Amino acid sequence: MSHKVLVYAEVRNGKLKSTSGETLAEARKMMGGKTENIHAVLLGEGCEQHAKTLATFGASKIYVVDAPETNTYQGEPTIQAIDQIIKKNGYTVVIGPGSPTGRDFFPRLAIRNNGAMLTDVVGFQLEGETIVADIPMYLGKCSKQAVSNAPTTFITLRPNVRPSEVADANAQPSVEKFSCSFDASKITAKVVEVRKGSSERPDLTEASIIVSGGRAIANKDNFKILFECADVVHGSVGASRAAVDSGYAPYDMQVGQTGKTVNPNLYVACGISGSIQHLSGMRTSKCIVAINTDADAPIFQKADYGIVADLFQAVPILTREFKKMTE
Ligand SMILES: Cc1cc2nc3c(=O)[nH]c(=O)nc-3n(C[C@H](O)[C@H](O)[C@H](O)COP(=O)(O)OP(=O)(O)OC[C@H]3O[C@@H](n4cnc5c(N)ncnc54)[C@H](O)[C@@H]3O)c2cc1C
Repeated sequence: MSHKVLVYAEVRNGKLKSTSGETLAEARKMMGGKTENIHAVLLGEGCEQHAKTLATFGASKIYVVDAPETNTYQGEPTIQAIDQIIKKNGYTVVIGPGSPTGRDFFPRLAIRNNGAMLTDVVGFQLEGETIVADIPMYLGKCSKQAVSNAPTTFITLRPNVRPSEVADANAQPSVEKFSCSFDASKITAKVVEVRKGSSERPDLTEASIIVSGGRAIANKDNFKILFECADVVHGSVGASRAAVDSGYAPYDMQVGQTGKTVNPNLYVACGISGSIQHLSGMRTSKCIVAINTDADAPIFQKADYGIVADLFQAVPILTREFKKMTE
């Protein structure tokens, strides 16, 4: 038996989420670089516009479910649509993002298919036909390997732990329009509204530059200097759990094991010591800059550039330099 893979490509507010490239890259790695048995599914009216991008990421066929029932995320219609595609085409592996959406519907989809569910996975590969997934445990201090030989395995890949890579920039999409028959009697819950967070800044999980503050920020108002710095470069602002627990920043800014996992091009850690729980949420950042008064702070072992300084002096200088670069 050789595996047949279906990737759920998440679209939100008409935009393709970056997790689509990540999940397709990991699927390609599992399939030894071969793409003929890697397909993807897009849901919602007008979603076909993203087919070309998915093709470049290595999806050799893209199902387009252009149905109004799936415009905003709705659990049951999403499950019904993907379930019908799986059953009609015999997929053995179904992969999606470990985003709030993926975490919501993948387990239910797995149950409906009597499949195995591997959640919060950071990587997976094949040993023979067996799927072997790496799953972090004990706050990232160690990881376990979970194996599945089930006829259908469902996997949610943690966002931002692996880069998305273009497989073929010139790939042309092969699109199959898929018409679903929705069973309205099973749709017992409906999402009526999705409220965006108050911030106009990019979502932390999608931001390419993040300036984060820790306990050393000392109060809510002092976060202002981080916002000023991030705004110059259209970045976002994150926080350590100590800063969140102290009430300096809201929980949706928390980076780390029990917060968000981020993967920006630049992560500036200001007054953050570098605990294992914080590092597990940002260690894949392409470039890490740490500002800390303590030259022995653990964050410096992970940082590409370290600045031993008071953040209240260093951050305004950084902001000024960013301004010069963008003027
Ligand atoms: C189950 C569990 C889950 C957790 N999940 C998370 C998580 O998701 N995210 C997370 O961040 N933490 C998490 N933690 C907490 C984590 O263990 C640390 O306590 C936390 O990350 C520390 O935050 P901090 O670095 O801001 O504070 P501290 O460790 O107190 O570090 C403050 C740093 O600021 C420096 N400093 C002081 N003054 C200045 C100044 N003026 N300028 C520059 N530097 C200065 C100090 O030298 C120090 O290094 C978790 C813990 C547990 C037990």
